[in-house]
Amino acid sequence: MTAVLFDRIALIGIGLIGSSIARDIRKLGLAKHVVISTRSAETLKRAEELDLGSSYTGSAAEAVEGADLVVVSVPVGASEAVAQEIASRLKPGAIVTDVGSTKASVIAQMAPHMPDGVHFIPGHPLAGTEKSGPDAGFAGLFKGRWCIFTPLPDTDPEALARLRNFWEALGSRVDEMDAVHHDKVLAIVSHLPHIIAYNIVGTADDLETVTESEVIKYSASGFRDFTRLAASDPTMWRDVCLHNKDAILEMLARFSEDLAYLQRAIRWGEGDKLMELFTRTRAVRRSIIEAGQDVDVPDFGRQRPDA
Ligand SMILES: NC(=O)C1=CN([C@@H]2O[C@H](COP(=O)(O)OP(=O)(O)OC[C@H]3O[C@@H](n4cnc5c(N)ncnc54)[C@H](O)[C@@H]3O)[C@@H](O)[C@H]2O)C=CC1
Ligand SMILES: O=C(O)C(=O)Cc1ccc(O)cc1
Repeated sequence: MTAVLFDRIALIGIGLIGSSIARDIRKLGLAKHVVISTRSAETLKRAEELDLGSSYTGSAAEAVEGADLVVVSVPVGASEAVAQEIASRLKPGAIVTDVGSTKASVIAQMAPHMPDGVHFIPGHPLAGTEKSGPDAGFAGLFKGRWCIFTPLPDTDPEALARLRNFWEALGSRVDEMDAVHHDKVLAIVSHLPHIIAYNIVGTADDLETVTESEVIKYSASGFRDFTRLAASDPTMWRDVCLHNKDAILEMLARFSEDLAYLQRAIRWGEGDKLMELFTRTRAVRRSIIEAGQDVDVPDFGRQRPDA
């Protein structure tokens, strides 16, 4: 068992990510007391049934009282409301972090509300599945996955080291970068793939003759992979799109340009151009596998190592 890292941890939001963190804390004994808070009474009740924490409250403000670490795991669009609610009740010296998929917007929403003496360190674990809610989480989700911190310039190194220890105890590898850079990188590696998936599945659904039955009946693995991403939580992804607007639009513009190139090569029968692209992209996949980054999310999710 790993040592206790924080006496009291408050988890605000207990969906896929919050509940996975809760399961790891419990399994590894990382805290003496874990207080769980979430907006919906139904989700809070479910968290209690799953025995994810030590105590439960519908009030985020009440939850953070006396907490040494506060982890906010809510859709990014709810960040400011949570920051506003907890601000006056935070313990001096407490570390406040989040797990949001976009970072510049979360900082803009939360940082202005953080009192002096509280260490606000934005974070983003690059791990998840298309599922949501407290039942979808599992211990071990973060093992071998990156967690990116986007610390503000005046962040206390000691607080940063404590948070790094926490994520490393969960099995993550921690990296640091600035929030704008994070948002650009994530726009291409995560946000665009989800948007493309929502779009292709939406297009197929609009083709009525196909949707009669054939989309389901003949869905080959390529399309099925897209439907997994396109089944991701609508609220979460609406918020990601609205809160990483500039970087997503920039990447979408590049994507559309490259798609037009591909379209033209197909129209004019330019097989050499297709071969060049398809060969180059195969090498990208090989590099990912060689770097040990080919964690198979769907199977990993289904197997639920702690089930
Ligand atoms: N799902 C994924 O694969 C990943 C998600 N993230 C980020 O983690 C955060 C949480 O995502 P999930 O756990 O997947 O979502 P989820 O939908 O499973 O859980 C969200 C939780 O937030 C609570 N909540 C919603 N609105 C709220 C509000 N206004 N005030 C307080 N609580 C509220 C819900 O009751 C629920 O407990 C999001 O910011 C998302 O961008 C980060 C990495 C991976
Ligand atoms: O399910 C998948 O394939 C994911 O990509 C999960 C995911 C979703 C959002 C994030 O910010 C990080 C990871």
